[in-house]
Amino acid sequence: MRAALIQQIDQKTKPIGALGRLEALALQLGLVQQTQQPSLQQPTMLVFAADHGIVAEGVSPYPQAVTAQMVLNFLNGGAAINVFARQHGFDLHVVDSGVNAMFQPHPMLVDAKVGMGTVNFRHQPAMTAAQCEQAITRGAQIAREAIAQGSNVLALGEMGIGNTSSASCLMSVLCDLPMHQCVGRGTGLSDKGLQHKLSVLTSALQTHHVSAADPFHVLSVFGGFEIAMMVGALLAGAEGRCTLLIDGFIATAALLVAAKRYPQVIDYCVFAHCSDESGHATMLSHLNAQPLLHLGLRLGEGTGAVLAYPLLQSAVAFLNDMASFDSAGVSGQIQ
Ligand SMILES: O=C(O)c1ccc[n+]([C@@H]2O[C@H](COP(=O)([O-])O)[C@@H](O)[C@H]2O)c1
Ligand SMILES: Cc1cc2nc[nH]c2cc1C
Repeated sequence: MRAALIQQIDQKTKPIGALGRLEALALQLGLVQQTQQPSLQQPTMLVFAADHGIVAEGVSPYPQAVTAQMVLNFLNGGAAINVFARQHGFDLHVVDSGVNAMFQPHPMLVDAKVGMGTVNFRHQPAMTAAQCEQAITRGAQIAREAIAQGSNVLALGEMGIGNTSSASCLMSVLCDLPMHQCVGRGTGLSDKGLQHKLSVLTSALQTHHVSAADPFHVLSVFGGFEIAMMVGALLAGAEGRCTLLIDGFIATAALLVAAKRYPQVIDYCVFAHCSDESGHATMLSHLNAQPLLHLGLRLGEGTGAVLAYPLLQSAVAFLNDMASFDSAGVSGQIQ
């Protein structure tokens, strides 16, 4: 299939390689779907939301209540992800993975609550092994439901005040990097706030005995519920031969966990963008990933993933619809 796709791309009416990164993207989409005529069906955005006990240490400039408030904003259609999902024709589902509030049933809301937020991981593991397994399993189930509804493009987003702290700890252990290379300003910490976050996370890292060899244990220690659910969704999405659109720092940290256990998952991932969260660029290079966009985004919610979608549409369109040298009667390369 790889050879056939490369030949197909090289026979399009353009100098060899002239469509640059779009060519690699077309090749990847063909390989994921195992066809020379890939198509993008019912793109789906799953936004996983959860709260984090670590916020009690003052690691975020926003209060925990914002997580639940933003879930309501998603359900009302007013958040950035709602706007971009509508623009690009995504089905949007909001998953309560473990927000510290109760919600009324809503057509867009998936109730997958594992708890009312994780435990503060400065002193204790964020979740139990059973909670971690429950979250991974439920995330996988939610992805399978989207696939059963006809989606072959899954984009994962998240919302959770404090979750850059979880993601930084996962990165430090799984990429074997010192905490100062993994920590960032999140939603906008000051210099002083950043120093405090670094000292809290450094101390948390020293408290727990974790090893990169057991990524699901690392996940249970540093959380959170939305990250664990994304791990399950990524693995089930790859199993279902979906193209996985990876968003920013937290979504990529979920992939770090999944890929440590099942490296093949990376073949299904399109890295939508490089976030402004310091650490994301390093995390991406650890995965050998080349992000499509550099827009200085640091919002999360899956916004970067949805914004990159038109590039996937263009990759599929040129592969399927562009003329070949033969069909168009254009002369190929002479030397
Ligand atoms: O996606 C990113 O790269 C990203 C970078 C910084 C912040 N965020 C979002 O901000 C929240 C976490 O930030 P914080 O400072 O509360 O840890 C969470 O809701 C994320 O969706 C997201
Ligand atoms: C307002 C707000 C919106 C968000 N969306 C994702 N993370 C967020 C964090 C805040 C603070």
